[in-house]
Amino acid sequence: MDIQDIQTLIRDIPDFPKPGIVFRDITTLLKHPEGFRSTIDLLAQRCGELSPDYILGMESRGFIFGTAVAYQLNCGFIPVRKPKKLPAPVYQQSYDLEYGQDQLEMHQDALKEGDRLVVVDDLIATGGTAQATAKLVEQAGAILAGFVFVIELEALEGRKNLPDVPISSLIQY
Ligand SMILES: O=P(O)(O)OC[C@H]1O[C@H](OP(=O)(O)OP(=O)(O)O)[C@H](O)[C@@H]1O
Ligand SMILES: Nc1ncnc2[nH]cnc12
Repeated sequence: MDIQDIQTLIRDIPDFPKPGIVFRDITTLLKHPEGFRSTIDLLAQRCGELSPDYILGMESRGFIFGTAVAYQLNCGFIPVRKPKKLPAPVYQQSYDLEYGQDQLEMHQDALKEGDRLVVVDDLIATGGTAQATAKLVEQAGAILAGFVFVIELEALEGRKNLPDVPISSLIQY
């Protein structure tokens, strides 16, 4: 499937989780075998160009795409999680969402200085989640090679909040 076909599998839900937000629902894409496979193939191709040792994915939708990409590229996967889920010492970052506020954590020993990684998530809106993740990577002293998203909400200009590395999205709204 090409990107146009993949886009038809994403469902729009108006006024979720708050009035005025159009929620781009990827569950309808995930349940479509060919659509899901093609999405992972495209993400993996873009990530592979950045030669990562690791894929980083953010809880929870970032885990769905990030782990599949890591498997395909034979990379390790590092989970960035919501608060109080990780058992060993963590780095922490607070951030604002399109519809709220939250915190992200990553194990302090997940990455070492010089490790090269790509961040994968389903969607960039304000960029708050991805920006917080970049700060966690910076805390660890690792090399952030780039970001690859399935969906980008261009009107929110999230990429303006990210460091100066390659940023790629398959589908733009
Ligand atoms: O660019 P931003 O404004 O930060 O928004 C994008 C983030 O919002 C969603 O996650 P959410 O926090 O809703 O969590 P979920 O993956 O557990 O649904 C989405 O999966 C991204 O991670
Ligand atoms: N509009 C949106 N649709 C789906 N996930 C989101 N995460 C942040 N904004 C979103």
